[in-house]
Amino acid sequence: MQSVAKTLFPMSSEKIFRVALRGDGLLHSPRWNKGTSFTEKERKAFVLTGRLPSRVNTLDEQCERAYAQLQSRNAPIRKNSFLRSLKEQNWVLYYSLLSRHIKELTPIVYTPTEGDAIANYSHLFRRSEGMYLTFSHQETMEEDFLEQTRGRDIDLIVCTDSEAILGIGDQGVGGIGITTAKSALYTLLAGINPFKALSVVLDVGTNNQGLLDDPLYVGWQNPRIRGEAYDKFIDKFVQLVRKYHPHCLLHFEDFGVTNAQRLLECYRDEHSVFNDDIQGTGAVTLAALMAAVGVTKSKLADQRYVIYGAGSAGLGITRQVRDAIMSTDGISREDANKKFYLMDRYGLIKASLGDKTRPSLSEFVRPDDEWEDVPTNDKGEVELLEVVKKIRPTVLIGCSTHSGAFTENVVKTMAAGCDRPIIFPLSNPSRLVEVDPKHANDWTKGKALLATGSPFPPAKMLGGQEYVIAECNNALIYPGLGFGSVLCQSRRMRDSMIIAGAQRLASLSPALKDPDNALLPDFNDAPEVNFEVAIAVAEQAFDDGIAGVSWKKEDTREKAKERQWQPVYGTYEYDEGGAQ
Ligand SMILES: NC(=O)C1=CN([C@@H]2O[C@H](COP(=O)(O)OP(=O)(O)OC[C@H]3O[C@@H](n4cnc5c(N)ncnc54)[C@H](O)[C@@H]3O)[C@@H](O)[C@H]2O)C=CC1
Ligand SMILES: CC(=O)C(=O)O
Ligand SMILES: [Mg+2]
Repeated sequence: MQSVAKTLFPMSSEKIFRVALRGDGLLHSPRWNKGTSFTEKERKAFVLTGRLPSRVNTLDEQCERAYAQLQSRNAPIRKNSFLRSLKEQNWVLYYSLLSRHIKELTPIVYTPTEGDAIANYSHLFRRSEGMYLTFSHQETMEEDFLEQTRGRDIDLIVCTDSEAILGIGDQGVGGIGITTAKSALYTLLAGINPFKALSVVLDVGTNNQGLLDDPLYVGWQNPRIRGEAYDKFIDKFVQLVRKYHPHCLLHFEDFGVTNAQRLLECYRDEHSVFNDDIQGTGAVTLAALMAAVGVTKSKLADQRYVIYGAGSAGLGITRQVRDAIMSTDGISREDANKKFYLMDRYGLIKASLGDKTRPSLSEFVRPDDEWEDVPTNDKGEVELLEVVKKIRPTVLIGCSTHSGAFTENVVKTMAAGCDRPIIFPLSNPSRLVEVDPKHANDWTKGKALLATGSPFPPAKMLGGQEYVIAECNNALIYPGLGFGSVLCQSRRMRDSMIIAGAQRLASLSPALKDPDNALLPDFNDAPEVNFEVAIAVAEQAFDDGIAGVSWKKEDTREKAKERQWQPVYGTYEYDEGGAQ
């Protein structure tokens, strides 16, 4: 994969840009600023000579300096704020630095550290980034939207209403941080032009009492709006997106469980919309499972699945895997549904729970008579250990935010029932993981096939060799899914495109060559992996007849390379009518 990386990120660009900004205006524009890398000629043309120290640096030198400055900060959250401020100053330098240290710095700008930054958003606040659309100001929504998008050809909008940020719940206006992080990864890992991307927080209030009581909270200090008023507000925003940017991908992130699936269903036939927690997580987990069943030399249809946490991610995974079982193993929907045992805060989801379960789970509700002989807790719920004892799952997936839910007893009981238990504790950030993968590895004597949502260090196998824990995070696939659909202008994100992306990702699993290797590619390879996913997605859109471009399917790879934004400096010429 190394050679592909070089093609993706060449160190210099011959591109010439006509730029209308000069002096401080240019130095304060993160899009155009080069800092000490402006050449002598550019310094004269753009009245920068007295505004910069005389030495001209290369991008390599700038990266070296920025990296050293970053290393002088010990705490991840301080590194996070340093990088945020670098992004506000100079996009090329920021993305170039990240692309040289992907595995080290992604956890700083994304999960887990971004979770802490979001939780402390109002206290760490220095400068706004992205678009804030507030329920109480909805009469100016169109103006506010146009103010930041006029003259911009937007490819991608990432939005959140902040109700279920990572695993840390309702974060009010701080949720803007997940949209900027997800958007940054689109650029870093798939080459989406940051000028063509927009991050939006839909501030509909918050039910987080800490934020409602905090005098420094910078969002709308009002309980969360629900019902018709909420739907109208969201719809007003979606219709603006459709009106002004009909080709762009609208990515929904970290919406609450009662809205996520509903909004996806509501808009997916009208526009290219994508819910990452449902579809991105479903796709990356499907890819990891395909790799795992490759190791155990079995089929997806042969497994018994326990999904612990039946929210957006849990249901997204269940549906994605169910659909794959139906299409690859030729099994009916009804029979495929029976392979899944979903659990939530009320224990196993079974018929007698009635209204406690959401209607969207109805296909997966277990019949009561199946569980008549099984002990329940004092609330009448069937707990995880009992489910594991009865059905002897081969796959256990956690997306519950319930830290430590996969206890030693649960894991050992599961391991007693199958040769290679497949255990994916996917909750983020790291502290919420259902089981530390090191423990799951030890308790199963190295037999477990593991993947987590945030990065974890390798575990030791019985023979003493390292077992690399796959990072089953949607960031390994969503940037490619999005870039693929933007590239071919599909105007819809079809299930077939997502499955094509998941299959491509699964085909890149290191475990295919060596069963003791990680189930998913290393995160250092995330740019190349997402590139491959994007190609698969765009090619599938051609096959489905929904690609909206004039070039041919055979040209997809070449067009993708041309389209990718690269973190390298071009050459600037001053032009009054140029870009700003
Ligand atoms: N690895 C990855 O790529 C991804 C990981 N996630 C993680 O998965 C977790 C859930 O995310 P979403 O599904 O988006 O949230 P969500 O809020 O839609 O779903 C969480 C579900 O877990 C249930 N739950 C809460 N406490 C529980 C308990 N003690 N026992 C069983 N179930 C419980 C909730 O009732 C809810 O149904 C989060 O930690 C999130 O960070 C989410 C998306 C992607
Ligand atoms: C990764 C992600 O989307 C989440 O944890 O919500
Ligand atoms: Mg998410």
